[in-house]
Amino acid sequence: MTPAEFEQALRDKGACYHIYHPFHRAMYEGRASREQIQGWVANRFYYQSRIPRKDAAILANCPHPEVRRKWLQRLLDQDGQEDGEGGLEAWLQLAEAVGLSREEVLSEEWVLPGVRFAVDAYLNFTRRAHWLDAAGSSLTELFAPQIHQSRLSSWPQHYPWIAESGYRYFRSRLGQAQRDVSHGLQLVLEHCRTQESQQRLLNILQFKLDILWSMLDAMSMAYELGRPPYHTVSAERLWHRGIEP
Ligand SMILES: O=C(O)c1cc(C(=O)O)c2c(n1)C(=O)C(=O)c1cc(C(=O)O)[nH]c1-2
Repeated sequence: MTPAEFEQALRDKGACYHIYHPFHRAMYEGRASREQIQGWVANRFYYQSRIPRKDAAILANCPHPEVRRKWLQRLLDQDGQEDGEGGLEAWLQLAEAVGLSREEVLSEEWVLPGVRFAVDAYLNFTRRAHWLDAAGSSLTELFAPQIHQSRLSSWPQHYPWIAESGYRYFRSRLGQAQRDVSHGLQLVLEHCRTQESQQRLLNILQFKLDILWSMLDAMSMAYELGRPPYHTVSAERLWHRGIEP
């Protein structure tokens, strides 16, 4: 494929983006309960918290200073320059805006095993993969501005109980995601010139789409169907809290 055709093939993968998952649809169509929104926010914090760690893994594996210099910005976007700044802090403010405490989100007690396994698969992939493959896996961000905008456009009207301070994260990502995407796209369009490398990258993008979709499948089971893990034996959150090395 020419670079333009390859870019189009990558963009076509947007058909599988999690914006089309029924759990997401329910959220922006105003059909989500308070507990469903809280569950999503608390579980998604686990994804957010692993983003700077996967970007650090990409930096660690990348031998090119000019790529690292630009990629570094992603870490700072999430971690901020100081305490109280950055995307992770903004997500914690979203958590508070939907009625969760920081402590319960940080404790990861809400994080469903299926969500944890999906997110861990992403982080572990980026640790082991060639830096370009790992960088390519971030390209679901091609489709992210639309999803952040869909929340900004619909949530305030459907969920007036969510405090306005919660929306800062989505707003800040609109511009940041565009910038990340133009850098990520430039890298893959420059380096993937053969059919084999292009197909490989399309498969990697599908892997990442699978991760995002699978996270929402786990949340659907728990918060839509009322079938969280072990529901047949206990109403408590019995699942493990993660095993850090
Ligand atoms: O809210 C979303 O639906 C959504 C999706 C994605 C994505 O497509 O991976 C990211 C984000 N948000 C996001 O906020 C973010 O910082 C981010 C970084 C990355 C990445 O893979 O490097 N994806 C995403």
